[in-house]
Amino acid sequence: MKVGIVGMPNAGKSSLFNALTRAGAEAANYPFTTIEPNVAVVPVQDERIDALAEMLGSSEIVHDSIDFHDIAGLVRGAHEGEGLGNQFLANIRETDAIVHVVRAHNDDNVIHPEGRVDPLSDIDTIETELIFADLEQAERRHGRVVRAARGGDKVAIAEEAWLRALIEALHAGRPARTVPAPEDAPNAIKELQPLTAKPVLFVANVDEGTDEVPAAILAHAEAHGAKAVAISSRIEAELSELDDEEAQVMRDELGIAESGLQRIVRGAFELLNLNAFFTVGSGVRAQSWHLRRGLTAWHAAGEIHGDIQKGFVRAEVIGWRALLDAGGYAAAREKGTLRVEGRDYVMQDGDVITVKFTP
Ligand SMILES: Nc1ncnc2c1ncn2[C@@H]1O[C@H](COP(=O)(O)OP(=O)(O)OP(=O)(O)O)[C@@H](O)[C@H]1O
Ligand SMILES: [Mg+2]
Repeated sequence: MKVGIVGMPNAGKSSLFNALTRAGAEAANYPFTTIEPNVAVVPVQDERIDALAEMLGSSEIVHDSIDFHDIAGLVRGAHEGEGLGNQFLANIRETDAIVHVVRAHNDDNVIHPEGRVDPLSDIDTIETELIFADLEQAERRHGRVVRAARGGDKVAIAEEAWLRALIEALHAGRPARTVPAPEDAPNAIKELQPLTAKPVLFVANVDEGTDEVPAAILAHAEAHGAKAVAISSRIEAELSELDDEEAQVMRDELGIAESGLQRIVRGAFELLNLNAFFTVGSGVRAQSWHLRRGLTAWHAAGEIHGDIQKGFVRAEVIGWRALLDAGGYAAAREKGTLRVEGRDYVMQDGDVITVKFTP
């Protein structure tokens, strides 16, 4: 899963990113260690997979992860070439969701690009720039598609009509998510990847010692079908430099219940309607995965490996708690809690799956 971080200059994006990067660096067993400088791979902590792996004696644990992409801050007028941010927006077109960092702290030592702390105005600035960025892309694409549409190509005609509606909406200041996808041009959204169609997680960068989202930001998020969490980017960056025990002591002193980073990870999961599932066994790798709610055992197989999905025969499924209670697969099979399911079984959060397939 990929997430792009946006926000005003000095909003606290890089502090957050640095904290995320260190969280990722600590996961030494993560298989993809070639990380670009502006991409942080953050493991999704999950006590359920840890408990199962310990009980079964797995050889290693590979946690599911989220890639966070940091880009330069956006200023008002970025689409007209102000600042640096606009050119970097292309880097986050292929993400699944956007994390929008909003300055909500009142530390006078940190300069605000517009000279005052006003979260809603900042949000508006960024949302406007994202809309302009989409508009530019949509117009460019429209210029290309319109010729094919004139030639009578059915898919192009559908895409052209959609692009026209989209351009009109963006001109009126409405995000791309308000324009329904064209049924007859199934790849149109994938071609364009509009930023304002992506789900948004607002991260209120608050003063130290609080973890409540300011009411105005929360209300804005709720009104737009988005989610919001509060963290102090600076504290998270500082905490990430300590070892676990020291960090816990400092968290207790500050009254912060949970790692802000995990709050963001969980927020992203909820935002994208994701469930976790696990593959785990004795002497082999235990791994956690994610899947959109409502998807099936067949989709889960595809996450694990394309060949496993292709050769799907059946799945053995059990809830993580039932497997833990049984003490192992054999006992669970005897108790009847380990079930055989077909490809259309809808995966539940916390399911443990073993896919039987023909190679
Ligand atoms: N919650 C906070 N309270 C006080 N200071 C903070 C807080 N969060 C971040 N800062 C400080 O704000 C400054 C800017 O933070 P940071 O570099 O993370 O912003 P940025 O969004 O990456 O900016 P840019 O867009 O310019 O890259 C840093 O000095 C950082 O320590
Ligand atoms: Mg930065």
